[in-house]
Amino acid sequence: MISIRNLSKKFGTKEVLHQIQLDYEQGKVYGIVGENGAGKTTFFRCIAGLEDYEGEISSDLTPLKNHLGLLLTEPFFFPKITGKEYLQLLCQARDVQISNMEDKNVFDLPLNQYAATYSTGMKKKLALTAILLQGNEYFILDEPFNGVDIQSNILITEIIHQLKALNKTVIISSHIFSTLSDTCDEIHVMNQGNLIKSVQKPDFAILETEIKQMTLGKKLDKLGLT
Ligand SMILES: Nc1ncnc2c1ncn2[C@@H]1O[C@H](COP(=O)(O)OP(=O)(O)OP(=O)(O)O)[C@@H](O)[C@H]1O
Repeated sequence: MISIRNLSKKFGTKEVLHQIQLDYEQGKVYGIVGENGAGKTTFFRCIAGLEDYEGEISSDLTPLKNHLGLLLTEPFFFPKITGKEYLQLLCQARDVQISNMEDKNVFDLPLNQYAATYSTGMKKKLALTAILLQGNEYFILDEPFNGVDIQSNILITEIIHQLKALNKTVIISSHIFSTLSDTCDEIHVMNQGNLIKSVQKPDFAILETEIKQMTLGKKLDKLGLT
């Protein structure tokens, strides 16, 4: 369980997260949707301890950051570190021994190549592999499906199902609704730093329709396409 109470975050004078209250339970997959700039990544960075914030974030397993794998939208890699070395480094950080890294290379990445020279999708898959090998209990995946090929999308969906079966907690952001409805038990809607809605699986179709209506509205009329 991760409990979030009165979480607020400011950059300078600008408040980007406002009084967020949320419980993430073990063995559940949670989604978060919201427009660009709504605050999703900042929210994730606060949970992962990468930002300071007001309020409280607590977890059953402490310290939270030692049990949490965060997949960033655009993972960063130092130059001159191969994919294999990156995986080894992250595993060592958690005292996890992996004897044959090649066997764990589910995304068939070129592990002897420098990670910084990987394509966008390959970087994401390497970062995801690393947090999976670490054996984390909590996973935050910021747009995991974006920029990776169809085969990997299918694999990532299956990995999320398996993490749930293993009683892990998974939190995912995505701008593609179907990826969330395929994987999540509950979806939260973030709007300008506020969590405005929490929707359970049976009501996902209603939420999708609402989002479509909110998004499209009369916006297409503005273009005056003929
Ligand atoms: N380091 C920073 N300094 C100042 N403002 C920031 C910083 N990081 C994010 N912001 C601002 O915080 C707000 C929320 O940004 P955030 O990246 O969390 O949104 P998001 O919901 O993840 O967006 P997207 O869907 O585009 O990834 C935005 O207005 C952004 O400009």
